[in-house]
Amino acid sequence: MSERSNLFAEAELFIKQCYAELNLTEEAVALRLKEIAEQIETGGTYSHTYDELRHGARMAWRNNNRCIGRLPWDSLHVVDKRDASSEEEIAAALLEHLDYATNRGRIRPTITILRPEQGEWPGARVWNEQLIRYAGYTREDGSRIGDPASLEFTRICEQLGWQGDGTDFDVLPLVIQLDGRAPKWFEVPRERVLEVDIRHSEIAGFNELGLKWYAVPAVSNMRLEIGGIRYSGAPFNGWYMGTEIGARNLADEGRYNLLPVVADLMGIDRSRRSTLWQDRALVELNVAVLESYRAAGVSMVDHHTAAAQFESFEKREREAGRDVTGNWAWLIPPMAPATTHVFHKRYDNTIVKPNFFYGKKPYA
Ligand code: HEM
Ligand SMILES: N/C(=N/c1cccc(CO[C@@H]2CCNC2)c1)c1cccs1
Repeated sequence: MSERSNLFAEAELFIKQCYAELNLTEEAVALRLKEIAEQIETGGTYSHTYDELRHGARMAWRNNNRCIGRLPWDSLHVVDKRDASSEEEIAAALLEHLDYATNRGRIRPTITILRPEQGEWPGARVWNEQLIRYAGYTREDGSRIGDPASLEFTRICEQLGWQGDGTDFDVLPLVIQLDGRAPKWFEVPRERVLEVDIRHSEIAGFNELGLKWYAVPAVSNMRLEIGGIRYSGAPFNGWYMGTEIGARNLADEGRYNLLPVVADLMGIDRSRRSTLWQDRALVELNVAVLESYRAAGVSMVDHHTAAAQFESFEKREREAGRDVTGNWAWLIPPMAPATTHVFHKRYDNTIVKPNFFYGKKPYA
């Protein structure tokens, strides 16, 4: 199949499903497909209407097998920034996205869609993995500062001229690349980054650890594909599930590695694995995360509630006559997975489009 006929085939599949879900008529489908065929014929591609873009982005969320948070898929706020034509304009749009999504803690799931790829033209890319992330450094003596997951990207930012303060919680700059040109970096003003101090009311010494995390998880390194159009710049945010922070970001040995620290504060014997000191520290760290976000009025879901909501999503999809696809290994939470219904059932991991995909890293 030629690239153009393949593109039309993808477009046809999308338009038929999208228009059916929006209760549009067969005539509307036929008319739109004729228009798209002409656009592809003359220009090699086609462009989505706003309604197609909005519903396509919502379908992509609904289709992602790894996401446990899909119940509110139909309320995703979609911002069309396909006409942003400079790195500065895109940086401003991303900061606007953060402000709108943050909403003083009552987080609003949002996606900002930038110019798509067009044939060989790469479109707009955000080099960050997430709009907000902490920098990572290694000192000369090999000891670590900040988030080790950010070591490579922090070095890229420094090569581009950015300079961090060298703390455990430096917010990385936005790095934006347009049409394959050299990337440009932009500082994220700290006043636009809502953060939560992580505190525990009962463990002496815990609050003095000075732990915190940011409110809004916004993934910026995935490609949104709708009807054959590849939006390689389409940052999207939701709210956190507590375990992402408490059981991974702050807990993993290769991240902030805090389980030994918390266990020691709790006075738990760490000389034997069988004291389950890691498990006991894990629970208290996750309680601290959930309680801190709740006290701060910042949206967050615990993994039990998230699983229950996912079960509602499965039920609603069945009632809508759609099959739910899922990736079991990703859908089970990293803490107490067997306490959720997800653990005890199987999921069909078929990839359905529209969807989100990982592209190759724009650097490396
Ligand atoms: C509203 C609250 C949301 C919650 C609590 C949530 C929860 C999660 C969690 C826990 C993961 C696994 C992440 C990991 O283990 O690293 C995930 C994956 C994912 N979510 Fe959601 N999500 C939410 C909203 C969204 C939205 C708004 C989108 C897109 C519009 C989205 C798209 C995805 C995608 C594409 C993945 C897979 C990422 C990958 O492959 O690395 N989610 N979600
Ligand atoms: N809560 C979230 N968690 C994530 C969702 C998708 C991806 C990620 C980060 O994924 C990294 C790559 C694989 N694990 C860490 C985190 C959301 C981010 C954006 C919308 S909801």
